[in-house]
Amino acid sequence: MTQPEKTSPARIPDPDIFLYDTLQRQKVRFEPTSPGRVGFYLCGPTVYSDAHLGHAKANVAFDVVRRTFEHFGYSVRFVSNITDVGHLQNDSDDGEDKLLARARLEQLEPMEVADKYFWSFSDDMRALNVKRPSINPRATGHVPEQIALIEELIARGHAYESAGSVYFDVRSWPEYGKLSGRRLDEQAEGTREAVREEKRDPRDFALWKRAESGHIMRWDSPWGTGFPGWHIECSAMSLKYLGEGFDIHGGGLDLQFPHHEAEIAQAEAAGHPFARYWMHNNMLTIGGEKMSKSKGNFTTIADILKRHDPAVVRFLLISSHYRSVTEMNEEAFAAAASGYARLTGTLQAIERALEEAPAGAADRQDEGLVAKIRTHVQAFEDAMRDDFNTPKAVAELFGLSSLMNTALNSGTVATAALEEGRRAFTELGGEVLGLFTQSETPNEDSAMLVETLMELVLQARQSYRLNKQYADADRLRDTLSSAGISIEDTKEGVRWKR
Ligand SMILES: Nc1ncnc2c1ncn2[C@@H]1O[C@H](COP(=O)(O)OP(=O)(O)OP(=O)(O)O)[C@@H](O)[C@H]1O
Ligand SMILES: [Zn+2]
Repeated sequence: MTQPEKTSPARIPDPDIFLYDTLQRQKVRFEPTSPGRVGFYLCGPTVYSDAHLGHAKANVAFDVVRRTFEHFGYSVRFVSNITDVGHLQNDSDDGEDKLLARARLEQLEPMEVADKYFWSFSDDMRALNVKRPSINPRATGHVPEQIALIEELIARGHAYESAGSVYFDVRSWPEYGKLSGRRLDEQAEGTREAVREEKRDPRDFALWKRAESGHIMRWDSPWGTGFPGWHIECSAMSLKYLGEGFDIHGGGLDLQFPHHEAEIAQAEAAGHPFARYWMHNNMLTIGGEKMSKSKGNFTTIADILKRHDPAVVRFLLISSHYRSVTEMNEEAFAAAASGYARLTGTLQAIERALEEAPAGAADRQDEGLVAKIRTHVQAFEDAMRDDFNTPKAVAELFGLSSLMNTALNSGTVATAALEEGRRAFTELGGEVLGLFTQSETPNEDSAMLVETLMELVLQARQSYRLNKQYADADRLRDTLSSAGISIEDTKEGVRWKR
């Protein structure tokens, strides 16, 4: 077992980060296992269909957590798994493997299904500006580690074999239930009778399942041919890559029971201290109900991105707190689009003012404005160190936006103040919240496309003018101007700028 990498942190990590720990049921001060480093594990997707907006909420939420730690000087090892085996329909110990069912439907190899949806998930995350995990381990790539952990559990008397499957013995581990607070009588899963007969207690959960004939994904094990249960992969892979007693485990509230409860029991009953803090994101809902693949009430990220700027989607997701429900509807998108446009509008105005700064602006000082900007920066950072309070942090960005707009509207602003304002936007809104990048830095392809289109538009304007269609030429110019593009007739020809 290894510890997070030994590179030096960029700056002395900020000691005062508070997070809500589900295990302690309160906000607590974060104390890293190893100074300056954070080991973070996030339960990732089961790759059997396209990711939906609920997945986007979870992944963006923890991406912001990661970015916040990095902003405060921590070096983060972020591990997020890919479930490509063992997740059975209904999340219980029977039913078909979700991936196998999909493979049959699409007439693909199970690994083709896993790869197809893994890559589409990666594309979605990239579009939403979610940083890549440091490690993205797959369950099928870690079967020996899972078998080894199951053997440890059997050796310690916390698991037993039954008809070629292995179950965790819940009665042998009184701490089972400590995370979710579920009482024993609430823990029984709705398992089919045939599976119940194999178990000593209906609450016992599968660590290893025997493969029936025709089950394609199968591995040899000390208990015969089979495949791992869904929960064991996360215990095995988080311990492997983050070490015992690693810092933070994250995931959706819906995973608290049984998945996370099982993860803790599997690790700790085998003698390995597990995550020290637990963070859970609340659900993205639609009409008040959790958006979910199995319920079929989902909108895929890819579909949403056909209609909305990815930065607006991200902005919408972080405008509510990660522990609050986010209700998704068209009004919410419209509000996010206009809020986001307000922020980018200010950032663009700052950029323009810096480009067009009149002589003398660089020598001017405006300590009053710089101090006010710093007050917003401080308040933003305080909000983020207080359990990653993104709505409050976003409110500080709006405050900053009003402050800068007022300054810009009332005359020339000192270059130093503009730079301070720009830095606040790009470091806080950009690096911490992950905004601005898509719309502010168009990629090479889109820059070339704009060039080509502008050339065409200017040629059209030129031919209007040659044909004395001045009203049409002016209309073109006005339309461009309302899109933020100005054109200028110079001796060398027509010039345009944004
Ligand atoms: N609506 C949602 N809001 C927030 N997080 C979600 C939502 N749906 C899924 N997640 C989170 O995404 C991660 C992966 O979830 P999973 O692949 O089980 O998706 P799902 O849609 O719930 O699938 P299924 O319906 O098949 O259980 C989990 O951490 C889960 O909590
Ligand atoms: Zn997990």
